[in-house]
Parts: sequence; C-alpha cells; structure tokens
Amino acid sequence: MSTPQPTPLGLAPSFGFGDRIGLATPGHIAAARRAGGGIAPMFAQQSIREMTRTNRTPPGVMEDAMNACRAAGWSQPHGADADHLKTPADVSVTAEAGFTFFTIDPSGIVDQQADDYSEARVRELFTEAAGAAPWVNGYRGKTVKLPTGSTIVFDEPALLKAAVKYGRAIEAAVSLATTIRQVQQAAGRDYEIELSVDETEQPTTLAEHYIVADQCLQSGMKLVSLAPRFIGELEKGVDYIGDVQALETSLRDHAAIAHVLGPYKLSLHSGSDKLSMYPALARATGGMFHVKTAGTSYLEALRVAAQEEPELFRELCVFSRTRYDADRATYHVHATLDAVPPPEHLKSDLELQECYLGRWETTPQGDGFTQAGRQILHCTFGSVLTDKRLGPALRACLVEHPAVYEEVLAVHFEKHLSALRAGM
Ligand SMILES: O=C(O)[C@@H](O)[C@@H](O)[C@H](O)C(=O)CO
Repeated sequence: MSTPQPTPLGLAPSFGFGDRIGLATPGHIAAARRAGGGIAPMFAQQSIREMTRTNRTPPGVMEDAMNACRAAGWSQPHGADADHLKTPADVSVTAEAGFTFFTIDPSGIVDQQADDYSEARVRELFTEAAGAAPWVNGYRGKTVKLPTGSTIVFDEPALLKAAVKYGRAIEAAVSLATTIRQVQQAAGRDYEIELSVDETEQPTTLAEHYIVADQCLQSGMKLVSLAPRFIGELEKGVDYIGDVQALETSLRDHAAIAHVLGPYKLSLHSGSDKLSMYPALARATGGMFHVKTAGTSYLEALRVAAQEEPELFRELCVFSRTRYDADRATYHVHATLDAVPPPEHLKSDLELQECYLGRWETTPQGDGFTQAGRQILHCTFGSVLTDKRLGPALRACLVEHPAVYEEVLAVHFEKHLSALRAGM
C-alpha cells in the first residue's frame, strides 16, 4: 500500500515526532511499529522557530518526512504539524507545503506579567484591554462545576486578569484561525487547529483555559487540541519536574473543561522525555491527548555521534557551550554552564556521553537524565546544524550510520509510546 498524504487526525490520541535534521523519520516509524499502534503519529512537525534556526523550509521538512515514509512503506494515517504559527505568512508557507495540523501560538501577545500585577494595576490596564475582551460581562458572576467536582468561579479579579492577560491574544488567535480556514477552503484542503498557550511563565488557570477555549470555539475555530501551561516545570530536554499526583489532579480538571466545551485534546508541548507524567496524561484525558516532541530526536542524533565518532561529539559539546547563553533565550530551561563539567575535564568518552546526554534509566519513567548537559545540547541545535563544519559533519555521521540512528530512536520512542499506553 502507498503512503497517504498527511491528514487531520481528529480526536485520536496522537504523538508528534519533531525532526530538526530531516533524518529521524525512519527511527520514528520503527518506534511506532514496535509500539503497536493506537497512537497516531505526526512525522512532519516543525515550528517556524525551528526552521528559522536550522535554515529549513516547510516543503523541505515535508519532503524529508514523506520520503522516509514512502521508503519504509508507511501506509497508516499520519498528521503534519505546522508548529508555533504567529502570522498569516507562517500559515501560507506551511499550508502550501501540505501541513494539516496548524498550531496557533499567540504567546507573544499574551501579557506575561499579568500574573504579577496588583488588582489595582489590573483594573488600570483593563480600561485599555476591555475593547479586546467584550466577553467579560458574559462570564461575570458565573460559576462552572466540572465533572471532577472542581468549580470555576468567574469572579471580578479572575475576569479582569484574564482580559488583560489573554484579551488581545484571543483576538489574534481567532484572526489567524480565520486565515487558516480561508486558505484551506480556497485550496479544498481539510485541516485542524491547535491553540498553544503553554509558553507562559505561570500555569494556565482553569478560568483562563475555559475563557480562551470558549471564545475560540464560539468564533468557529476548528479546535482539535489545546496546550495550556500545566503546573510544574516542563523544561526542554528533561523529564517532568514537579508533583505528578498533583499534576494528574490538575490534568483531570483541564481535561474536564476540554470535554465540556469541546471535546478537544489536551496537548503536551516540550513532551520530550517527560515519561514520568505520560501515564497521568493518558489517564486524565481518557486518551484524548497530543504529545509534541522534537529536541529529544536531536539529542539522540548526538548520541550516534558520541557512540560512532566520539571526537566529533566532544567538539559538539565544546561548541554548544559557547552558544548556550544566547540560544537558550526562547526556551524554558534552568541549566547553567557551570552545572556540568566542561568536556576537557571529562577525559573518558563514555563519561562525556553520560554527563551531556545522560544514561537512560532501566524503567520507562527514566529520571536519570543529566539535566544540565541535555539542556545545553538541546537549545543549541540551530547553532550546531547551521555551523559550516559541524552541521555537515553531524549529518555525515548520521548518513554513515543510519541503522544506528534508527535503532536509538526506535528504542527511545518505544519507551515514550509505551509510557503513554500504560495510561490508556
Ligand atoms: O523547539 C521548538 O520550537 C518546537 O519543537 C517546540 O517548541 C515544540 O512546540 C514542542 O513543544 C516540542 O517539544
């Protein structure tokens, strides 16, 4: 059977295999096959931010994924995620390339300081924000009792803060969704939308989630998935940091909102390596989840270099340290350079690999990653891949050892998918 074009996956449990280099899809397919189905894959997934950093294009990302799918004889439904879209131009180039899952990211317009303002300051700012939030009166004094037993109270402070924090962001998201609808309808192509508000400093409250989703749905947005900022720390390249039991309780409340208003899926961004929370996510959502990963496939590419060309890996670690403080700017990470020994202090190649990539614990909920080393390598992917010597050298290493890259990815992502299935 031939490989189908990407298609909307609807409410099926789904998993995004972001590939920043363009050589990871064979390993992603191997993992999906070993895990035994039940979770629909998105092999083509890149954000505009990633493609800018790696000098790749939407058509190139799509071509790399589709070529690998055809070569592997992939014949099942699969999606394609145009990730973190902010402008109509982002929509045009990704829609034209055949993406079908459009992730709208209004985080640049969200007032990130809103959670720190005093009530007086919020009232002051609301006078300017009110125009973008005509919906405030519609919620005033309302309460919503969720099937979980939690109650959302739309009191004045919550409403005014939501208006200040998300008013303009909701407007921008609705506008971009309209562009997506117009572009796809004109081309006669189906599509689905995710709204990503995960990249905020503070967790998304239940009231904020309810208002943002309700307003987007009332606008006619084809919302299939929403990514709130969950409680705890969901940092790049490392496992979940926080109380997983408390997280599961919170996930149940967010999932209840998605069920009452939608239904739509809850989406986990920065999903790489968060295996300790995967069963909770699957349980709390009743399987109505999307998990998005990308950095971990890049880190596993570095693992191939560590195993097959240790001198190259050592050079990549040294170079990445010089770029980390600049490249970390748009990512949620805590690592600092002094948190991990410089490579010159780690004479053994194995010690260097374990220190910068971590050892996989024996259990799927591996928590033995070396957090700082992984975050330094994770955030500097763009600098490495566009470096005139190191980028081609890493690609050449992967091209020379395709079976090794495929196997490390298959093992790595089978554990990811098995941890999700443990909660289904
Ligand atoms: O790094 C990026 O720009 C994206 O891959 C991520 O932000 C993506 O949305 C994600 O959460 C994958 O971990």
